Amino acid sequence: MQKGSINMFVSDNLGVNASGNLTIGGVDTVVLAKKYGTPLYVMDEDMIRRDCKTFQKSIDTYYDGQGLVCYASKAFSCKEIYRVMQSENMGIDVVSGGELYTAVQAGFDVTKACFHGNNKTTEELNMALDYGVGRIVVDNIYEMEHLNQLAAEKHLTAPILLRIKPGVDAHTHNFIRTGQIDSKFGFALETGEAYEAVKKAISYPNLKLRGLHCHIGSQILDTQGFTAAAEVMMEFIEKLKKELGYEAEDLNLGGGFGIRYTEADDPLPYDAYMEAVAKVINGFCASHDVKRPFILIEPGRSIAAPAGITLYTVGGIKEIPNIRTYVSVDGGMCDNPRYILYQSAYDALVANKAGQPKTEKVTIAGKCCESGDLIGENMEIQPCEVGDIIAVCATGAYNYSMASNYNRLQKPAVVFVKGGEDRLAVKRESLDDILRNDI
Ligand SMILES: Cc1ncc(COP(=O)(O)O)c(C=O)c1O
Ligand SMILES: N[C@@H](CCCC[NH3+])C(=O)O
Repeated sequence: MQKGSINMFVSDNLGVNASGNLTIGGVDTVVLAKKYGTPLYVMDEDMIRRDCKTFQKSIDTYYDGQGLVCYASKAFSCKEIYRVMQSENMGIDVVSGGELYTAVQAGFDVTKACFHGNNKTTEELNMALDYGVGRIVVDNIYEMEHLNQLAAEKHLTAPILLRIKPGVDAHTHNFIRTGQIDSKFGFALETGEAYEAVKKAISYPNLKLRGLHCHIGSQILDTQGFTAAAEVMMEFIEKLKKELGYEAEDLNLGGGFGIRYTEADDPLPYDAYMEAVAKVINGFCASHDVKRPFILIEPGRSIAAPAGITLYTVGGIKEIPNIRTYVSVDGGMCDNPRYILYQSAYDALVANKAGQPKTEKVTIAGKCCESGDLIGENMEIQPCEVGDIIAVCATGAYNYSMASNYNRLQKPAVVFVKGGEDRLAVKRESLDDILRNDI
């Protein structure tokens, strides 16, 4: 890494301009901080669109276009992102009535949506049926029965996938692994539960089993888990065909593609994950009596995270001799809970000194009344002073979408940049927004 140069950035949409300020998608972040205030989320729409196209191209290349890329909108959800997804001909993954409603209100065609969740409420299942969601991903036997009943009441046939736990242990943080038998999501293969679930699903008159789904976890930096899951799922599809005469039309392989948060992460190009999995699927279909299913994938983090940054203003600096220096910013765990949840590492810099070398190591602290409210420890950064703007990189996923109002802090605004222009996508919450539901 050449410190103080463009090479220091974890995402290739970041740069330094003639004023020495950090840019995102060519837009000066210091100007954005002044214009919109801080904390501020900034999303690079050009990069989001580029990465959607990268995944779509892989589907075209390896599956002759017989597949659908569904953006996992839990990573970052607001009306504007669904509009972008609609215009890129993407599908989406939603996990709640809230995400579904937002997508519908944004004009998204939810026949291209997969609706997930291990405990969807009756209201949510009814919404999915009423809006015509294309694939409801059934998680458990109670939900299957319940959905069949709700669909019958509406004289509908609900299109479903079954969520399968393929028994694959992904190499990632314990809280974001989902493919192993000890997971709250889905039907286990090893125990025969998944097989019984398929038998049941095809017997219900008001359910149409379109196929199967699996998702092994998130922020996975190698192909091994993905290829193992693909193999296991294809074997299961073959078994179902042989033994039950049921042939799955869809195979949804989920998301989980890892990204670079810091220099320590070495992710593969997205196409490399896709190529490795396609080799397994295509190889299997060529050597077995199974037709290749329609392939769906659900990238969330890989589309949203690298495209986003968060801008903060430094309000105080506390040097504790021989211990550490705290740099306090005007946000924290309320807008980025990932450090307190997973001790996630981020790259940060002083946006108004982006061209200068990083010579300091600091702890960036949030403003919440919580000692663990940190953005990170031992973070390399330029020397900074009160009033400086700090940028934390690769925060486009699971930051805004996991933000809270703890301490009655207001959620920050979200700005999109595109073609060198900026626009507001989500307004900053006001103090009255905080009171909105108080009686
Ligand atoms: C079912 C499902 N699909 C897709 C995703 C998106 O994962 P990621 O953001 O890691 O791509 C998740 C989250 O882990 C998920 O639970
Ligand atoms: N929220 C997690 C990822 C969970 C993925 C959803 N199943 C994160 O911030 O990394």
